[in-house]
Amino acid sequence: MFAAACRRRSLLRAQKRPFCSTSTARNVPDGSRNDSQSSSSDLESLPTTKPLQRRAERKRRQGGETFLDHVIINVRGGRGGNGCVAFHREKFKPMGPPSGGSGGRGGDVYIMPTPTLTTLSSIPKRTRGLPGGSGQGTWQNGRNASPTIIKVPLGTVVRELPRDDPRRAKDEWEAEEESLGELSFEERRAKMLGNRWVHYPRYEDDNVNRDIFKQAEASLWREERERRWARVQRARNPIHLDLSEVEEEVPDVNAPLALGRTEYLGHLVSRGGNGGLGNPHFLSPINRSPKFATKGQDGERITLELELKIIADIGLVGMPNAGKSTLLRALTGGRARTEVASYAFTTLNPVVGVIRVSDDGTFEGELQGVRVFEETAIEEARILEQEMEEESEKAEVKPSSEQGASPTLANTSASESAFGPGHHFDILESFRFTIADNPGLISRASEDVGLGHSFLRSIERSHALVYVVDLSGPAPWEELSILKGELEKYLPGMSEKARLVIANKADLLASDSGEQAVAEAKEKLAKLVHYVRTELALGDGTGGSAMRVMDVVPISAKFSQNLKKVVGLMQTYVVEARDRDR
Ligand SMILES: Nc1nc2c(ncn2[C@@H]2O[C@H](COP(=O)(O)OP(=O)(O)OP(=O)(O)O)[C@@H](O)[C@H]2O)c(=O)[nH]1
Ligand SMILES: [Mg+2]
Repeated sequence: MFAAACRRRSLLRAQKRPFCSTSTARNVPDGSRNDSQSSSSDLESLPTTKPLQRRAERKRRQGGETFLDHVIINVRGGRGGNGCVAFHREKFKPMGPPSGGSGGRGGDVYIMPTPTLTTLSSIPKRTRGLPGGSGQGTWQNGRNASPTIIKVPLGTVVRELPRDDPRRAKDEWEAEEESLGELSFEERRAKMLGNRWVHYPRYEDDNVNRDIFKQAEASLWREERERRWARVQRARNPIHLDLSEVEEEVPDVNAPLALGRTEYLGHLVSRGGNGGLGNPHFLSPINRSPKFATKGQDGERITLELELKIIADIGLVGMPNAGKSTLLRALTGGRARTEVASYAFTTLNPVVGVIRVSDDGTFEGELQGVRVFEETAIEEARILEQEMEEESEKAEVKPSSEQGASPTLANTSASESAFGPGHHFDILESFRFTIADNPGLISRASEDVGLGHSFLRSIERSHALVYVVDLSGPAPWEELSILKGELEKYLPGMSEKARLVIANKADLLASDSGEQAVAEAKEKLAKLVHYVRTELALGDGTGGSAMRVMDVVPISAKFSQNLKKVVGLMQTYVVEARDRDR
């Protein structure tokens, strides 16, 4: 019931969302493509009427800041609770012993991978462990704070920033030093003592001049120096975690029976501070009435760099509106949930899809029968329409009869019934690889224009790259030169990973089947091939002088034409790349 209601709601949302007709679909991309080629600032002028488009515009204006596959976070363990200065009071016992409790430990901070998250955007920039409880009279110790767990998506790499990195936050001693600023020696000492000691009311001046306090102070400094040294030592082994798998604690088989199981918390990144000591800790034969206690220690402060690995075998690189998302949807039979629409920057984050191929080169998307991969919103609206039609038909016939099921079965094509989407392909699958659909790359993207170069990292991590260009545009070869230039500017040598040029939207050229149109299309394709052969010849990947020519394949992603050849070529690149890695 609930699922059905949710589905209906999402479909209604789809219906409300405005979508453009095929004619606008043609007009907008061309304009925006030319804009993006000439100058990204012209893109500001794009009409921003649709919610998705508005979101894309907003995101683009932020210069890729919100695309979170990389964040730097500051983590601080919880502060320990303060110790207490108190004396036991009882009837007929006016001078009782010191009875101040110690403070509780501050909370530790852990980091744990979880499969429920897919982006780093929900990770707080600052995390602070919970503070420990302060000690109280009659020997009541403060409670230890519970730990804090930072949940990160699977595939996150966690690195601690080294001490010399300017992005690192100051540790507790550096922060204290900064707060003391230009104070005189006496003022500094007074402030530092105030940060570390708790005194019995009105006894502060008396305490600081007593030898017994000076001894306690010296031992506290010693202990603090050791802690500081240990921290420097630990920084030589900075935290480096690769959280690619779901983790859970494996219970120790040799553990005694009936031992309570502790919950798995993940990896400890920052320890909470120890609690302060209550005044009974300073009781000695020469000091029967210690009137001071220590404050809780600060938690460990650490700066972590989190990076989400989006490693795909193949990365699609193209201008906005070239049809990258449509291609991924066609290759996965619509399973890859990536948005398709006729305006620039529809795709805001890389989306990874899995391509499953059988022995004879058939890929999963092909088995969905002839299907047109149009804009997502149009598709959603169409499904809604179909559903509404079905519902009205059902209402006309009889809702409970079993006959309702047979017409649906009869309508399904033979190929669909034999290999429905999903697990039916498991029997045939012999090879699988992943493709990342990336946001559109525009000129000066490497200078953080457009969606910035945040997603160029994902392109960098793909084993092989595939250019997608719009063949219906006036000069697809210009797109190629911009794409190559941007990749090189971002990381010299990155364009060497490109293996294939996909000339998409080939259907638009020969749609009217006029002889002249077909001749023009052929000429344009020949020109593109010539450009690729002459300008984009690559090294053979071994650093030798041998040259490798890139393949050029004309396709129509929307109408699933010539995709088998593309999948076959991609498969060979992936096999080569994997062999090389091995
Ligand atoms: N006629 C035709 N239209 C296509 C084809 N492939 C994509 N389109 C259309 O081109 C427009 C843009 O497609 P997308 O797949 O969103 O393009 P994209 O490269 O992912 O765009 P960004 O995400 O903005 O970078 C949509 O209106 C598609 O329907 C094709 O082969 N033929
Ligand atoms: Mg896209």
